[in-house]
Amino acid sequence: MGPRGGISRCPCGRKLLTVCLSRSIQAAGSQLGQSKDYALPNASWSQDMLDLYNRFLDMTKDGLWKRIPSYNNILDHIPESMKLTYEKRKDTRLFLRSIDAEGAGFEYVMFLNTSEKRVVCLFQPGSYLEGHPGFAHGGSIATIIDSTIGSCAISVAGKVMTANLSIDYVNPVPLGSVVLVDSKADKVEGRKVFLSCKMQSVDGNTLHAEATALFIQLDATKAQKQQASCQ
Ligand SMILES: CCCCCCCCCCCC(=O)SCCNC(=O)CCNC(=O)[C@H](O)C(C)(C)COP(=O)(O)OP(=O)(O)OC[C@H]1O[C@@H](n2cnc3c(N)ncnc32)[C@H](O)[C@@H]1OP(=O)(O)O
Repeated sequence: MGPRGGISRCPCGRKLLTVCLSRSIQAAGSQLGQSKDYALPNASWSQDMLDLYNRFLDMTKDGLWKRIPSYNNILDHIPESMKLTYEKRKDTRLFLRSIDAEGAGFEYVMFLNTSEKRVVCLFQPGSYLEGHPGFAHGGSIATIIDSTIGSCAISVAGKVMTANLSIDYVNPVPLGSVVLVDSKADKVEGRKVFLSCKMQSVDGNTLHAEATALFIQLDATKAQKQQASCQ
C-alpha cells in the first residue's frame, strides 16, 4: 500500500478502500468525479464569503494556491479509474457535508499552498451549528479546525490521523459570519506532523480561536488493523 492509499481486502473478503485524501488534495483544483463539488459559491454565501472566495481564486492563477474540491462522500475524493473496482458506500457522508440545506451547516472552501505547507479555509457557520444563542457551537469550531489542519497534514504527510488537537477559544463566532481558518505545518519529525492554526475574522481584527495539533502518519500495520476493525 503506497502512501496515497488504495484498495485492499478485509479479512471478511469485502473489498475496502484505504481512504487517503492526499490524492484529492494533491489534485486540488481539478474535479475528479462527477459528484457535486460543494466548495463552490451557492445562494447562501454572504458578500463577505464571496469577496474572500474571489480573492483566493485570484491567488490560484499563478498556481501557488489551489482550491480543494469538496464532495459529500469520501470515495468521491479518489480518481474515477479506481472507483470501478469497489462498491461505493452510499450510506456514509463526510461529517462536514452532513447537512443538506444550503447555508444551514458548514459552508466552507479550502485553499492549499503546497510550498508554504499551508491550508486556509473560508468558513461561514450556519444556523444548525448553534451553541450559545446566535453563536457557533465549540464542537463545530473544533470540527472545521480539525478538518483544515487535517487537510494541511495530509498534503504534507499523506495518510494521517489526528492524535492531539488543542484549541483556545478566544472570541465566539457569530452564526452567518465569515471567518478565516489559517493552518500551517510547522514541523515534521518522523511520522509526527506538528501544526498550528488561527481562526480570525475577515478584517483580521478579531481572533476567534487558536489551535495546535499533532497528526501521526499511519504505518501500514496500523492501517491494516483499522481496516479489519471496520467490518
Ligand atoms: C479533501 C477532503 C477533505 C476532507 C477533510 C479531511 C480532513 C480530515 C481530518 C479529520 C481527522 C480526524 O478526525 S482523525 C479522527 C480522530 N483521531 C483518531 O481517531 C485517532 C485515534 N488514534 C489512533 O488511531 C492512534 O493513536 C494514532 C494513529 C494517532 C497513533 O497510533 P500509532 O500509529 O500506533 O502511533 P504510536 O506508535 O502510538 O505513536 C507514534 C509516535 O507519536 C506519539 N504520539 C502518539 N499519540 C500522541 C499524542 N496524543 N500526543 C503526543 N504524542 C503522541 C507517540 O509517543 C510516538 O512517538 P515516538 O515514540 O515515535 O517519539
